[in-house]
Amino acid sequence: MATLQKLKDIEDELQRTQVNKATMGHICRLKSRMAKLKRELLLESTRSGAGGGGGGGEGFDVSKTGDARVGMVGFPSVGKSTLFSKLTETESEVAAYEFTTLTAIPSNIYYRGAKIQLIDLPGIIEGAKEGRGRGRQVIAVARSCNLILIVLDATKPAIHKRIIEQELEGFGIRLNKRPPGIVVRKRDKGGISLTTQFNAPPTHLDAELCRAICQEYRCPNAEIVLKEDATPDDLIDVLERNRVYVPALYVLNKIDATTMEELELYDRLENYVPISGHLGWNLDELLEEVWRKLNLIRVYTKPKGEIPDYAAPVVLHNEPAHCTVAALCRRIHRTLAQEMKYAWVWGSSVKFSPQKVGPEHVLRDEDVVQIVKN
Ligand SMILES: Nc1nc2c(ncn2[C@@H]2O[C@H](COP(=O)(O)OP(=O)(O)OP(=O)(O)O)[C@@H](O)[C@H]2O)c(=O)[nH]1
Ligand SMILES: [K+]
Ligand SMILES: [Mg+2]
Repeated sequence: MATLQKLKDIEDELQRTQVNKATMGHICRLKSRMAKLKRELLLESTRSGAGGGGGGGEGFDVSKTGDARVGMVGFPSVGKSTLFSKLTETESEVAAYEFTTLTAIPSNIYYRGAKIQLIDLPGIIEGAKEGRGRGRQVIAVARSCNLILIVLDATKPAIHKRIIEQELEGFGIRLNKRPPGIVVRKRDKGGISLTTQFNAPPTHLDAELCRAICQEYRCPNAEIVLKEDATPDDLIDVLERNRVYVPALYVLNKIDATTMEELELYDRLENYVPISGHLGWNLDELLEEVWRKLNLIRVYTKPKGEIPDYAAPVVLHNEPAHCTVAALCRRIHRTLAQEMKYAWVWGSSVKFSPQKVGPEHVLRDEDVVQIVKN
């Protein structure tokens, strides 16, 4: 575990280093080195398919099915399997002792015509990303999800939330964040230049700090463009390139076993859904929030002269590249996009219903589409 020791040494040095203008360059270099070591750890664990250090066993082999994938991450015995068994047709073993669930268990939620894959996972503990328990395998599955449910036990200390977040972040997962607005254009000469595209001087980065960080990435020449007031950590994320940006919901379970006063503390927090998996409390709201966070749209196809099948929507991700008419065609059949002449669309994405549109037209939730072929 040489990598782990190096990581620990740098963490200690960072702790000792005072933060001021004179030390910022050094701090940025240390942070870059930490990011690199964490990447090596990640590689070690995926290569061995397992825990590298502790844990052991195979990586979880779960194939992706359905329109989106949702994973449940949390400490042991917070009630993941109880909730999983309530939401899906699959029973996952529930027990009062920790580490009841030992592997990844997939099943489906059918919601608003979409098929959503839900994965029950073993509990993780602090140090999971360094190989304790099945942590790395769990986090590797979490990386592949369209949404992570961070399941918390309302009767346990609130600090658990932060520990789980740190485990996921240490593995390159960024929760409820967009990729930083930074463009790095590598070039052959000219050193590091920094320009900004927002109307204020940058407060976290300057050319000097960018140079220090880029040096760690063996990138002496680059044009860096800041589209927002980004931090050194943001720049490191961009240079690391292996970050995944995943939405997350904090599912506060076992609210049946806590007091109203305690619950009120959570009421104002963003992305929190209080539930009782055991008693089935508030699961409707949880599903609604899952749907909202997944950011999916339903599109109904309509054969000529027939009514659309409202029970069987095509579900698309609501991102510009994934919800066009062309993207819809590709989902229906491999060659349909080439064969399409134009499409008729009914619904909120068009001014007139129906309206004739081309392949680049962006669809909205509950649109009806009729594809006209050549
Ligand atoms: N009071 C209360 N207890 C619950 C609730 N949900 C689960 N439990 C209990 O919590 C214990 C652990 O539940 P599990 O569903 O096995 O928890 P888990 O997170 O899957 O646990 P591991 O697989 O071991 O990580 C069991 O005794 C459950 O009956 C709940 O909403 N309220
Ligand atoms: K358990
Ligand atoms: Mg379980």
